Amino acid sequence: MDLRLESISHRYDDVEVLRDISLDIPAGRIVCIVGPSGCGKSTLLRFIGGLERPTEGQVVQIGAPPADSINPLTYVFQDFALLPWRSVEGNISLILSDHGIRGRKAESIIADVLARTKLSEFRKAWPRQLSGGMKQRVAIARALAVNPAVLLMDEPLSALDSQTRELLMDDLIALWTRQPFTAVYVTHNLAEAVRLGHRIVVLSRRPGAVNEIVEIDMPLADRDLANPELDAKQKHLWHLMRAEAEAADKELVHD
Ligand SMILES: Nc1ncnc2c1ncn2[C@@H]1O[C@H](COP(=O)(O)OP(=O)(O)OP(=O)(O)O)[C@@H](O)[C@H]1O
Repeated sequence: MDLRLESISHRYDDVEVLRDISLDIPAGRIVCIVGPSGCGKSTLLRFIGGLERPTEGQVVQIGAPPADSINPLTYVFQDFALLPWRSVEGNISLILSDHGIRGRKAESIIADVLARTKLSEFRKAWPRQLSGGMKQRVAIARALAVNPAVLLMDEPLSALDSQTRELLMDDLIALWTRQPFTAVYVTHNLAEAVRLGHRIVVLSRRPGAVNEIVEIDMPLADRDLANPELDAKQKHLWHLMRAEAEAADKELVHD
């Protein structure tokens, strides 16, 4: 299933947040959205997930989600959002049982997503026993369990230290390489965008409008840290963002 954003504009009362955003999100690709603080990235993600509706424009689904998709548009949040009183498998089984999936079928889904996220041996662990990186792996496993058509990831690595972020990025790349998924990935971090994004959408400061769309054709598995091509892409993104970020910074100070 592809998604198409058609001329999305939005205002909250007298604050114009987004202006005329049109964008294609093709199946099997990771689309990153970057832009200065407050430019409307999370708002756009909420529109894509159907949690809110824009003042103008629409999000169109093209094609059907996978037949066995339990929740076609599934979020992964920065703060993991795990239930502390349920074990790793309990966090995943809850979502499945909410959708009427129990017993053997649930067992096999849980075993599959835990293996894909390298969590099989942590199945019985409690969230409090896990590091931040492991918690986010559980949140990703839980999102994969519902076989989403599109993963909606809002700054999923921002709460983690830089080494853990690197490890999680490697894991996301391995996960995607084994079985490509579709994702919209909101981030402040340009290094993450060039490692993970097939398409990087640079928004201007509020009202967020598409400033430029940067495509990166290099296979995810080849994108190592020291790659000069990625470095050049990252510098280009920073060049686009710098003036906007400075202006946004001043706006917030004077708000
Ligand atoms: N429910 C709401 N009601 C009113 N204003 C809102 C609401 N949600 C967001 N805003 C405003 O809309 C603007 C965009 O917010 P949003 O969180 O989408 O930006 P963002 O780019 O994700 O920011 P950040 O990078 O800091 O997370 C901000 O000025 C914010 O204060």
